[in-house]
Amino acid sequence: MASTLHSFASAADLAGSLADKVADRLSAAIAARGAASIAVSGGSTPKAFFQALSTRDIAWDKVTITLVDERFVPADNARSNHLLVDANLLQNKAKAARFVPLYQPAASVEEAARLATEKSAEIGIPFDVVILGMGGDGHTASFFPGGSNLAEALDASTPRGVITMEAEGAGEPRLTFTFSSLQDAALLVLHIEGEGKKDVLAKAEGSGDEADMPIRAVLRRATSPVEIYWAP
Ligand SMILES: O=C(O)[C@H](O)[C@@H](O)[C@H](O)[C@H](O)COP(=O)(O)O
Repeated sequence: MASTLHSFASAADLAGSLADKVADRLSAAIAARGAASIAVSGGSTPKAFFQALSTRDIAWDKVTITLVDERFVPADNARSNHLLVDANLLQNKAKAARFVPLYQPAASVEEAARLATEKSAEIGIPFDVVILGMGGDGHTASFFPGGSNLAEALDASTPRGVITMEAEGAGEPRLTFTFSSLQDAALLVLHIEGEGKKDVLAKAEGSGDEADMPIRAVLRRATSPVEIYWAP
């Protein structure tokens, strides 16, 4: 599907504009069916956007927030994406939103993925908003090059849900929604910042295998248009 690049003079300008766009989309979903869902990424890039979105005046009590992926660590671990969302997005007006974590204590990461699939089954079919990030290796969500379940994760026929992923660049075992769960969001956003990430995007937009740069699956096969938000 096509992608559109939205470039901004600063990260602050991007954060405000993306927060407005997402708030409008969530409000439209609430107006249409009384509820809205958003799946966000972790990492370092989204903080300013989360903080801006948390102040937007929408019916947050009708919004369900979850993560596109999570490290298999408890919410009090510094590596937790839940902790990042708690500290930056579930604040201010957005405190009223419902949050569905991917991590929960379980005998194994596989069991945690099964539980997360169960708990998220009633949201995101499709998601109203998905915010993806991208690593320097071209991963997105936890679709890492060389990942243990990368083929399953990227296969459009894999049922919606959360699966596990282990990879050299991933650190802890990961829990990640599948490509099929994320690629048809009403608003599908790739949020990246810095010249380096722009170079990575340019390489990803070129020829090459999806397995080498998994963001290519989103850029090439997502059924929703990809809105790329970039600032220096
Ligand atoms: O759990 C994660 O790490 C994210 O979901 C991941 O996919 C992230 O979006 C990229 O790694 C970019 O991370 P930065 O924003 O820190 O560059």
